[in-house]
Amino acid sequence: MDWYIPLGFLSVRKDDIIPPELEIFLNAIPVIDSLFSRRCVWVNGPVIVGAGPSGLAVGACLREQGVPFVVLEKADCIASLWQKRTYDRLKLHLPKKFCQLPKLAFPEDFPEYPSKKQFIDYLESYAKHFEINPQFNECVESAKYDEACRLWRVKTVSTNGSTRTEVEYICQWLVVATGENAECVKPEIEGLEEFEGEVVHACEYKSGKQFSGKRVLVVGCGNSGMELALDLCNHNAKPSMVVRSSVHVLPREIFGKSTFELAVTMMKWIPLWLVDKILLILSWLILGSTEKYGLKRPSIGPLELKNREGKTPVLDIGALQKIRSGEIKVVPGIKRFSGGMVDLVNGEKLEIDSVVLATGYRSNVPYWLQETEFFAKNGFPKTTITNRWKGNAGLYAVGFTRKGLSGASFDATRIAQDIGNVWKEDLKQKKQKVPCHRRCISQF
Ligand SMILES: Cc1cc2nc3c(=O)[nH]c(=O)nc-3n(C[C@H](O)[C@H](O)[C@H](O)COP(=O)(O)OP(=O)(O)OC[C@H]3O[C@@H](n4cnc5c(N)ncnc54)[C@H](O)[C@@H]3O)c2cc1C
Ligand SMILES: NC(=O)C1=CN([C@@H]2O[C@H](COP(=O)(O)OP(=O)(O)OC[C@H]3O[C@@H](n4cnc5c(N)ncnc54)[C@H](OP(=O)(O)O)[C@@H]3O)[C@@H](O)[C@H]2O)C=CC1
Ligand SMILES: O=C(O)C(=O)Cc1c[nH]c2ccccc12
Repeated sequence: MDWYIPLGFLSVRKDDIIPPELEIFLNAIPVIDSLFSRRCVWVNGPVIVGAGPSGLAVGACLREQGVPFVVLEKADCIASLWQKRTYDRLKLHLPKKFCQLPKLAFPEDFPEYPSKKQFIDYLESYAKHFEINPQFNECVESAKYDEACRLWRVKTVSTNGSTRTEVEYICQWLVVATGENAECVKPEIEGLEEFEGEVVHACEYKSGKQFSGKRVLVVGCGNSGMELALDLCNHNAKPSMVVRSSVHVLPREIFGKSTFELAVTMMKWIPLWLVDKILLILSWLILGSTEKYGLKRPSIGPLELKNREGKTPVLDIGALQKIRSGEIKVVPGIKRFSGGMVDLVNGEKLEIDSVVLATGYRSNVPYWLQETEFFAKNGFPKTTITNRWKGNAGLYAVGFTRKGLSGASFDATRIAQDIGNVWKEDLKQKKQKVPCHRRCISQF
């Protein structure tokens, strides 16, 4: 039922003093709401949507600023991408110093590339340390800025067995932390629906164990496709990997130093195009030509491509060796699936048992955020905006600059500072005012 109290005309703001006659009406809201099982909750501080690394990082930085907040998370745990939608053998592929969140470093005994379990343990202790207690199982279904009362109205749905509860949160600031990987991309390919074998997306893949002895078509050759093909090999499956266009494969390390770190260091001194040239020369010296194995390189360099299109270069952790040895077969684009076969664009036909779609992810922001000035149609902040962490009217985005966890940490620090400044200014003014009336609606 889409029914709600039209708060708009009331113009209720965080620090407004509510006249007694209005308070009578407002106090009736929970009663009316309970009839329709919708609660209305005033949040003193920002609402953060998503309890992944980005949402937690903002929470931690806000804690330091003394700003209260509410985190809404649709899953039943923090970092659901890492806990529920990644494979067992996953490790961070950038060195740990680029992946830790603000204000709390990784434990000293962590290896250079922490495992998924170590990363999750760190995030759990991070949430505990900063006393971040998200509202779990609450999916944000819509968020809209109410011009009349100059507040955000965030509607969530939570289901507990057969009980469905709707809540509306009202707040001054909205922090979008739902991530670049919120939805799996499952392309429509002719015949795939009728394919007889198992079809899973990378986000459902846990281990190659269940594919042992099987011929598996891995669709996509990003970091997921490469690492899953390697995992399949390690479990005695027979993977073929679809490379429909091009890919930059870089060694994870160059002369024992992280390639990523080397790139970051070089970028401080020389232009991006030159860093790209150097990376490609060094990669060629270490890996040799990748083109002869069917891995054509894009015409633009790896970092420029990441910046322009968000396409992450592959940081090789062993798949290339398996490609060289023929254990991973590289195949071109798919024409169609038919029965237990796949027809490729070069006319070749392959018999396969299973398909793993390593075809990437997308943002889910367009499905729930009713806003078009800051966010583009693809669910990322518009690239024309200078500070891609700050929109209008108290809207913020964290973790959408395609710079991985270090980008999220950067955004989180800026966002908390920005909100903290307004918060402190408000507090100062409040101290000069008469005390507030009791809040009209449930308050966090
Ligand atoms: C397999 C994989 C490996 C990666 N490895 C690295 C790496 O090594 N280094 C690196 O820097 N980056 C890496 N990344 C990039 C990745 O983006 C970050 O690691 C990180 O998870 C991003 O954090 P986030 O909080 O922005 O998004 P997420 O981790 O996706 O968290 C978003 C949260 O929002 C919740 N949510 C979504 N929609 C709603 C809604 N409507 N209502 C309520 N809650 C919602 C989700 O359930 C989720 O818990 C990797 C990505 C993938 C897919
Ligand atoms: N160890 C780690 O830390 C890991 C990190 N990651 C990160 O997660 C993010 C997502 O990576 P990933 O899941 O690989 O997604 P990507 O978006 O990087 O790659 C998707 C791949 O799927 C291909 N593809 C998409 N649609 C089709 C289609 N219809 N037919 C054939 N091929 C198709 C794309 O080809 P095309 O280029 O032609 O569009 C591309 O090769 C990245 O940022 C990555 O770095 C992922 C795994 C491990
Ligand atoms: O792992 C990812 O998806 C990242 O986004 C991390 C990242 C940010 N910039 C990069 C450049 C090269 C390789 C990985 C990354």
